[in-house]
Amino acid sequence: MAGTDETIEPSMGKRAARTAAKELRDRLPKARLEEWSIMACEQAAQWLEREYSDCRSMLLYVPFRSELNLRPLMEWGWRSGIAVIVPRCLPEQRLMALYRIHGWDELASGAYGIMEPDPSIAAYCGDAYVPDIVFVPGLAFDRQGGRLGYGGGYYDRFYDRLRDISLREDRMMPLWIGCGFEQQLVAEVPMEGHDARVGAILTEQGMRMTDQVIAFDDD
Ligand SMILES: Nc1nc2c(c(=O)[nH]1)N(C=O)[C@@H](CNc1ccc(C(=O)N[C@@H](CCC(=O)O)C(=O)O)cc1)CN2
Ligand SMILES: Nc1ncnc2c1ncn2[C@@H]1O[C@H](COP(=O)(O)OP(=O)(O)OP(=O)(O)O)[C@@H](O)[C@H]1O
Repeated sequence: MAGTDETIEPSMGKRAARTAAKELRDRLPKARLEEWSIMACEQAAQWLEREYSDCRSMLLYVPFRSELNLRPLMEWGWRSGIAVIVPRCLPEQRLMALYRIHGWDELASGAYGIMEPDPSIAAYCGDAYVPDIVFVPGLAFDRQGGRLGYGGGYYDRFYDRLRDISLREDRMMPLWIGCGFEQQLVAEVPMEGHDARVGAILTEQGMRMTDQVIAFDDD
């Protein structure tokens, strides 16, 4: 990001980093975002077909503001028979409940104005459900798997829950994939002890594995 003031440094507090990341995001060329989102979704679908053909379920966020739009990947999931799982925010507890959806008509406006599964229509997955893959939203990411979110701690808490279930049931943790535009990749985002790192990053340029090893002893 040479020539701009909106750099993100690990020494910054998260609050300052979020402000800078929002300024960076607001400079994204709006006219290109749909095209880049489609490219990213095509890349993700190709990667899944090639590298993870036994993937049975994926958790995807419904985009808000100028997030990378995963809707084309959801539609690909429906066509391919992969279960499309979408979270619903429980803001009082800052937790997410998971639902399987089969079409757009199962979504309704929810917390923060984000579209989320309508609990009267969509199928609740239960609180011990572990998807094979989780696509994670964020304001900024770094190549070491660092992620800066909106500050609700939703995905960090969700990660801890999945880790507990995975340990208990002796199964693999899902691959944790950060999603954003290439311009949201920065040198290093500030991280705290509770922050979960992503194992891969999806942008319009494709999927990149990060240096992060998803391990059970990383707390
Ligand atoms: N598409 C999508 N869904 C998601 C997330 C996300 O980042 N993207 N979240 C990821 O965790 C959770 C929602 N988290 C959110 C947390 C804060 C705000 C928000 O509007 N914050 C205010 C600032 C509030 C404050 O500073 O007190 C803002 O950004 O203006 C929105 C969503 C769950 N669902
Ligand atoms: N695993 C966790 N268990 C309990 N509290 C947590 C956990 N992770 C984060 N928190 C709390 O949630 C708040 C926000 O955390 P953080 O700044 O890391 O959010 P974020 O990763 O940016 O948000 P999000 O995941 O919602 O996008 C902090 O007060 C933090 O202490």
